[in-house]
This record gives sequence, C-alpha cells and structure tokens, in this order.
Amino acid sequence: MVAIALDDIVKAPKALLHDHLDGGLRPATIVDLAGAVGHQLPHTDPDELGRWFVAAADSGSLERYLETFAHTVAVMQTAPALHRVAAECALDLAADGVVYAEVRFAPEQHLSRGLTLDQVVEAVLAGFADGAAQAAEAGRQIRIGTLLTAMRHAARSQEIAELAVRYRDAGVVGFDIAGAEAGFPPTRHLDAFEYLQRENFHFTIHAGEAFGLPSIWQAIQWCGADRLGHGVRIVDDVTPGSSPVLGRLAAYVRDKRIPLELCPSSNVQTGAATSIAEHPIGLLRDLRFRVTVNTDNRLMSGTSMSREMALLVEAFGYGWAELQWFTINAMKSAFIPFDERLAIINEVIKPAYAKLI
Ligand SMILES: O=c1[nH]cnc2c1ncn2[C@H]1C[C@H](O)[C@@H](CO)O1
Ligand SMILES: [Zn+2]
Repeated sequence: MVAIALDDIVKAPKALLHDHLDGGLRPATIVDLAGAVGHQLPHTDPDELGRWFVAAADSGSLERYLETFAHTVAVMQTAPALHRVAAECALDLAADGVVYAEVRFAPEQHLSRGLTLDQVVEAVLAGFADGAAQAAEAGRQIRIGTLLTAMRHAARSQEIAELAVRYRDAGVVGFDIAGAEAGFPPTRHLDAFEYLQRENFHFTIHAGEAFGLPSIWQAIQWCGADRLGHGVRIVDDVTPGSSPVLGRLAAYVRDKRIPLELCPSSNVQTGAATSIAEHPIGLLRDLRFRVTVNTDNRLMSGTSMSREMALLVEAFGYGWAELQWFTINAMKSAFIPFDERLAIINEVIKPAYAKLI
C-alpha cells in the first residue's frame, strides 16, 4: 500500500484540540513585532529563527522547552500584536485543512505593557474572528474555540477561570492549566476547578506529560478534568504483552472515554517519548483509548496538524480510516455544543473521508 502523502492529508478536514497560540507564531511575525518593541531575538532572519526554536525546544526537558516561550510571549503584549498573531493562527490552521481548532493561551502572560485581562482576551477573540473570516473568503471554513490557560506555578487560576466563564458566550469554550508539571500538581488549583464545575463549564488539564500517573489521577479524580492535555504517561498503567493488562486508572480513563490530547512531536522533544515510532500513541490506539492527535506548539516543533498525521502514517502505517478515527475522536471531544460537533462530523468530516477511504 502506498503511504498517504502530506499534500493529501492537508486537503482532508482535521480537528485540533491542543494548540498553543504563543507556540504557533510565524517566525517572520516574531521578527517584525520584536523590532517594533525592541525585543532582542537569537536571530533576526526568519528561517534561522524558526530553526533556532526547534533546536532549542529539542531539549529533552519540559522546563527547557518552555524557556523558548520567552521570545514569543515578549512580542504578544499589545492589542494589535495579539490580534495579528491570532488572525495569522486562524489563517495558518485553515490553510493546513483544519476545520475545527481549540487554541489556548495564558492571558496572565500578556499584561506587561499595561493591558487588562479582558483586553487581552478581546484582542485574541477579535483576531481569531478576523482570521477565520479571511480564511472563509478564500474558501476555507474554520471554526475556532478559545481555551484560557492558567499557569500552574502561578496563583491566578481562580481569576482566569472566572475570566473564561465571563467570555463563554463570546468564543471562549474552555479552561486549561499549563507550565512545568513536576512540583506543581493540579490540586493546587482545586478551587478554580470546583468553580468551573459549578458553572457547568469545560476544562482540560496538562497532565501525564513530564510527570506520571499521580498527576493524571489528580487531574481526573480530584479536579474532574474533561480531557487530559497529553496524558501520554497513562501507558505506565498498562502492562504490555500479547494481551495488555490495564491498571485501575488506565481502565477508568478508557472506560469513561476520557480524551487524550496526544502531541507526538512535542513529546519527543521534551523526552516524554523516545521517538515517533515508539510513541505510546500506537498502543493507546490499538487499545482504543479516546486518542486525538495534536500539534501542541507548531513553532517549537516545526510542525502542523497535517505533518503530525503524516509522521504517524509513516511510523505506524495508518491509512485514511485511522486518520478519520482520530479526527472524529477529536470532534466528539470538543468543548462546543453537541449539535455543533455533530454537524461538523456529519456535514464536513464524514463526507470528505468517504471519498478518500
Ligand atoms: O506541552 C506543554 N506543557 C506544559 N506547558 C506548556 C506546553 N506547551 C506550552 N506550554 C505553556 C507555555 C505557554 O506560554 C503556556 C500558555 O500557552 O503554556
Ligand atoms: Zn500543551
């Protein structure tokens, strides 16, 4: 069988649940914005800068990987800059054939030049709307939902959770916590999660990436996460073999169809997986966990949604049936209302894959 080509994957509709706004800037935009605010970059040539991000993030450690965000966050401190970055994000995802995306960012990291949290959120939402409208004019439909992230080492999660709920009818569809995992368990933010549950709101938690099962267990059983950001270390609760045996937590995650937002390239860079070919996504898919494929940070991984799928096609021999399965899994797990999810599955995804399979 001939492997599916990247160009063909680009044309197929895809759904993306885990993508960071500050991890997906165009290198040329960073150079432009940095010049305007006098921020010092490691390179001013966009191609070299793009290569620098990938090499620096290729560190084997989540903490060092996260250091690279200093250069993107630094240039995202004004409303016009946030608007531009969000609009370009929508355009880039649409050009890659993404029809539904949830893009996240941490508003608290964009206050250093005097914006308020509300102004930050409004600039990003307007940018997404603008980018999606431009994409539609060019014949590419994309729906973007925004997730607001609180940083797990900080102490603003309650405030950010309230901000997310305040903008729930304006495009914010969920909440997340991110940042270094070791030493910062999700239970530090229990008040925020309990508040969100009382508000009938949705949230995902970065867990089981740099730290293992205890973090996943807390995210689900203490905090009530709807989905797991990464969650890849759930494999530590699976005993491999000809018929793998699931521990109690892995069985719970699979039985409850808790979505795993897996990010293959990012995991290889931070050391959460040794290679794409050895990435636990192969086993987790075989065991029919609710697996989704994601980019995490397109800039730091030099990747796209289509490229992540192409890497899996190459490593695991997946065909269109598997790519459709990942796509429908993601769409089923989205934080937008059920009827809207169903419409995208039935009217956009299934008809397109029916022609491909
Ligand atoms: O993969 C990740 N794990 C934990 N934190 C992350 C990851 N990718 C990005 N972040 C952080 C860095 C960003 O500044 C922040 C908000 O998008 O989220
Ligand atoms: Zn992430």
